[in-house]
Amino acid sequence: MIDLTSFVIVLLCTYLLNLINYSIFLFGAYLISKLLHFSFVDKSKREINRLPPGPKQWPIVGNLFQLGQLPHRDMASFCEKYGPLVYLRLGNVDAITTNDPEIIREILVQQDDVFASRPRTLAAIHLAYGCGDVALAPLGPKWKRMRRICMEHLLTTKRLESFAKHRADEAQSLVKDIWTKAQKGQIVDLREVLGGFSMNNVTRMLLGKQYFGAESAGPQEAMEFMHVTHELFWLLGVIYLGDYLPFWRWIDPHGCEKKMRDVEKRIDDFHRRIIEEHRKKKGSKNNNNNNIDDDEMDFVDVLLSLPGEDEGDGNGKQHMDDVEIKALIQDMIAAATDTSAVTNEWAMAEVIRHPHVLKKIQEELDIVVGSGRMVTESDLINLKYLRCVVRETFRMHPAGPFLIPHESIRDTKINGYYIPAKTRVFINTHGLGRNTKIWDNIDEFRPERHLPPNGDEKNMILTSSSSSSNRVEISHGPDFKILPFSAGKRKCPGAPLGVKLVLMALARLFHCYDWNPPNGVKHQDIDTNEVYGMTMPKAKPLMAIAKPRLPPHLYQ
Ligand code: HEM
Repeated sequence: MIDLTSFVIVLLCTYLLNLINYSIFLFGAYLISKLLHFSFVDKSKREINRLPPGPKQWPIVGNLFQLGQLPHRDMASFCEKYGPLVYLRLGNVDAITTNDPEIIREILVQQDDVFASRPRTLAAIHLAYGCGDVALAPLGPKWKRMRRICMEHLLTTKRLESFAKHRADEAQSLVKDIWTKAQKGQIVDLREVLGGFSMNNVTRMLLGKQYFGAESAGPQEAMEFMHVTHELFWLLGVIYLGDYLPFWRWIDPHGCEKKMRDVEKRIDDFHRRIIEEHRKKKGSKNNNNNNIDDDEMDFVDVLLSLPGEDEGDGNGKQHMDDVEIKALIQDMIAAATDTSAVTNEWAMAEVIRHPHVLKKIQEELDIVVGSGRMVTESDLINLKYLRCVVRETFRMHPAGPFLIPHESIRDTKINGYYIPAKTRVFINTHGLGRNTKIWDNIDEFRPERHLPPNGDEKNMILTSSSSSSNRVEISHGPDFKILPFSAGKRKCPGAPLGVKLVLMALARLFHCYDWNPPNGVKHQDIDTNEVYGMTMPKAKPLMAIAKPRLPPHLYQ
């Protein structure tokens, strides 16, 4: 007989068992629904937000420590392994990289309005007046206005023409300087002379003075300028971990941010003095009722004379303010000098390594220019083989290995992959020039590969005039196989001047001199290792011996 207690216990147990079964059932159902959700709903969501492939990431640092001293080479090998578009997580920053012409076109042209911004890095904040310049400013009305000032007032064909005489003087000083060294049997440090040539051209145009050579501004000022610009270039090029790992800024073991603040102050003092000098000059000319002649105006004079603009807030300024002027000067110095000097050094290194290329360049120069005068700017368009040499130099040694990194302003898609807003974009121009899918024998320096498709090399050199059908363009073509000056909204506004500075220095040096490595060094032993930075110079300065090949009176 079942007593009441046992009955209650059985009842309770049955109830509990039912409850447990029910819970198990519920839990099971929950799991199944989760699983279904994961495999269908999340899968389709993940499909929609599928990032491009890329290497495995570590917690917190992501892929940061998979990048070494030459990040452009590491990123190119990721593209080799994972495909033309690679996703990287750099600390807390989303990033993509590519070395593929079609994807580059998609980013720079088709989706230009999404990708034409810049990341606000600490270097840009400290060294470009809080991103108040052109080159490092995020996309927006401020960038637009500063870029317009560059294009409409500083880098116009007319304004650049007004500096033609300065450029000719600098080209002659370059030749003369090397002549003096050659007479003494000295080895020429090409980094030094080419750096001086670019810097003098730029500072004469910007500031109205030069810092290298006999007629330079006082030695104290020249020395200070040189030091501070070297530090500026170095800091702009460095990959600072604080930009990717916020906690790094607390440690900052190399004192990078402190250096940035120090250089920021020294550069600002320098620019302040330059502006004061220009205001004084303007004041004294006005007092004597002498306006500065338009042809005599350097960029600072031009900027000081521009009217301010109403930015829609009703507080129209009478003039550009000093911070804007300083930011523009800063940009021009950083963007114009190193790029052309580094390109010239690479071109000289490759040509001296390949004596048969030097011979062909000189054959062309002897036909187009002859040996009775110096090269002038009007000859440059006709030096087709030399232009191929410059293109080949840009293929192998682009001045900006990642352009200047871009940033996306909103979520988008490329090739079906999801690219979140604020993704940093590393367009690998070094990898593009060595992409085996578009170039053969990538390590061979062969300018002939850039001849126009129907161009026969011999004929091309012999016909000195350059019709548009056989002209050799130095910027990118429709195929995007090289990209020296970029494309789209952010493309280099100084390209015409950059091309002049590069071609003029090279044409003069190859026309005036035969070049050989220092005694005991074989041509092919000239090293071609690079170091990474905002620009990508040769690791070691190029040293060479120059032997004059024109009548002596031309060098004076
Ligand atoms: C051989 C010489 C030069 C080369 C190879 C070169 C190359 C470049 C490259 C690759 C960029 C980045 C484009 C991008 O991020 O998409 C750039 C930007 C820029 N360059 Fe040049 N450049 C040269 C000379 C010059 C000169 C002579 C000037 C001015 C006097 C100049 C002014 C600028 C400026 C202001 C920018 C920033 C544009 C912007 O962000 O809107 N560059 N250049």
